[in-house]
Amino acid sequence: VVNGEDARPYSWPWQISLQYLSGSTYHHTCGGTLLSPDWVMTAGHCIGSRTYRVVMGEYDLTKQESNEQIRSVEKIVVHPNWNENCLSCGNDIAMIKLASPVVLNDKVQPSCVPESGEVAPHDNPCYITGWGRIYSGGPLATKLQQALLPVVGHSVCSSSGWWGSTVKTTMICGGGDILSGCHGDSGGPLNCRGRDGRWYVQGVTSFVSSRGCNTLMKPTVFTRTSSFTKWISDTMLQY
Ligand SMILES: CC(C)C[C@H](NC(=O)[C@H](CCCC[NH3+])NC(=O)C(F)(F)F)C(=O)Nc1ccc(C(C)C)cc1
Repeated sequence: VVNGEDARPYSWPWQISLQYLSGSTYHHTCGGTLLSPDWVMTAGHCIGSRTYRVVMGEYDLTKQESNEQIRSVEKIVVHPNWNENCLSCGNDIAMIKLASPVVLNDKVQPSCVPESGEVAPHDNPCYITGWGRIYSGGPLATKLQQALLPVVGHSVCSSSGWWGSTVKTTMICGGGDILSGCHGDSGGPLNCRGRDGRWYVQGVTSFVSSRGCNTLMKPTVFTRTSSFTKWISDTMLQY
C-alpha cells in the first residue's frame, strides 16, 4: 500500500497473509480474505506451483505476536476462466480451503460478501489493506497498512486516459491518486462499509499500473466480488 498508514492492530480481522515455502522459510506473497472458518478468498495470480500456508490474526510480519493462527492448505480452486497471460480478461480470483478451520475470536473474523451484482457506488469510501510494497520497487510493509481508496465508477475507470478497455465490468477501481495498492497487496480485500455498518469485501486486489503503483489516473483495480458470488458459494459447497 503506497501512502497508507499502520492499521490499528487486528482492526481488519479477515485479512490474511498467504505465504509460500522457499527453502525452510515461508515468505509473504499475497493478501487474502477469510470468508468462513476454513475458506479464504485471494487472487488467481497469487497461485503458482509452490507450497503455501495461510496466516490469520497477523499484524507485524516480523514478529510472533501470539494471535497468529497458521494453517496449511487442503485445496486451492483457481477460477476456471483465469488466464495468467490475460490480466485484463479478469477472473483474477481463487479460493483456498484450509486444512483445518481457524478459531474465530475478536482478532480473527470472516468478512461479509456483497449481494450478487451489487455495485459499490462512485466515491463509496473503501479501504485497501495489505503488507504490499510501501512504494513502487520498495520494501514490503512490516505492520498491516490501510489506505482510503474511494471507488472510481466504471464509466470513469474505463475512459481514455484512465484504464480504457483494460477494465471490465467484473472489476472495480479504487483510488487513482497518490494512494494505491502495490506488489504484495494482491489478493487482499477492498473493504467497503455497507449501510448496515458492516464491512463488505467488494474487491480482491488484482493489478496496478506497471509504470508504478500510484500512477495518476490508473486506480488500483480489483476483481469485483459481487460478480463472482455464485462461483464463491458453489466452490465452498463443493469441496
Ligand atoms: C511491478 C508491478 C507493480 C507490475 C504490475 N503488477 C501487478 O499489477 C500485479 C499483478 C501482476 C500479475 C502478473 N503476473 N498486482 C499487483 O501488484 C497488485 F496491485 F495487485 F498488488 C503489472 O504487471 N501491472 C500490469 C500489467 C499488465 C497490464 C495490462 C492488462 C495492461 C496491466 C497492469
